[in-house]
Amino acid sequence: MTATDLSVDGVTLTAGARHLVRDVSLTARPGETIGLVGPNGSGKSSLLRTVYRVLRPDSGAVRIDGADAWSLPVRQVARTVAAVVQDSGTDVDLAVREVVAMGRTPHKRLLAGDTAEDAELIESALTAVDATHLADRPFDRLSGGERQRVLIARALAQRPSLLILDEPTNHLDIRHQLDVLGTLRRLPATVLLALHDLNLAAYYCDRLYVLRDGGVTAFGPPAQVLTTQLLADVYGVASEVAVHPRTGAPQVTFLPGEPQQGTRAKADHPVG
Ligand SMILES: Nc1ncnc2c1ncn2[C@@H]1O[C@H](COP(=O)(O)OP(=O)(O)OP(=O)(O)O)[C@@H](O)[C@H]1O
Repeated sequence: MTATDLSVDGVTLTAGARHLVRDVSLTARPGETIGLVGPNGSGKSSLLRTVYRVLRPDSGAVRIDGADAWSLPVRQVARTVAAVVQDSGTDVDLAVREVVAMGRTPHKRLLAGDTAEDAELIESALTAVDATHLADRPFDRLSGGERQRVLIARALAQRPSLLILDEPTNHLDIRHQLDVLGTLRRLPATVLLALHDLNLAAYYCDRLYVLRDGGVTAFGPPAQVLTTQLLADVYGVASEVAVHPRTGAPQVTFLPGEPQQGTRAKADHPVG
């Protein structure tokens, strides 16, 4: 598994008169884990869709190792990029192991069977998400969190060099949230993921991009980006941010009530 250099250059995406993504630029260097955070409707999923080639940007470019992602052959993209998106593939009539095996498809010739290497990658992907005990169960009868883990296993089995995940910890209990994010962090691949939990984002991501109204309002290492001021401004919440003495990562404590006056300035926070 190698890692991709991803660059999103001035991407704008519209639906009718509506701007879903506004002039967003973002970079993910090989092996980095990059978090997209921001309120509901701020454009995280829409931006991810332009990267894994579901929605073509109206302007700007998505580059994978310098090449325009939208001009690359479909098969090449399928081998390079894996995506775990929200509520995907929920009505397939397959056993869990077969769903995970689908991750190997882009690497195989038409109708070729699984090789010993495929079988090994499938088993290790199942192990990575604690789903070996589910392997023979019908996928469509799993719980929400079990399904989410299996879809992550399918993406891992693909051995992508760029992994895109939209809220991968959705439905997962805290043990599995920590395990999955730890696994993603250790992958040699470049990882771009949308996350709502700012403390998990702070701990597991190398850098964060904060979206608001479709645009990037701040980006940089979590310790620079996650400030009381930014959280008041972007989310309208009161908070305290401290460096955790054991992890060294910023830790946000949300406080009841409105942010204090003066902490809801409208300024952007491009820390870079
Ligand atoms: N196809 C579409 N047509 C029109 N508007 C859309 C379309 N898809 C998304 N939107 C709108 O674009 C905005 C951005 O949506 P998006 O799903 O990208 O946000 P998000 O940051 O992922 O939100 P969430 O945190 O709720 O998952 C929202 O206001 C949404 O209603």
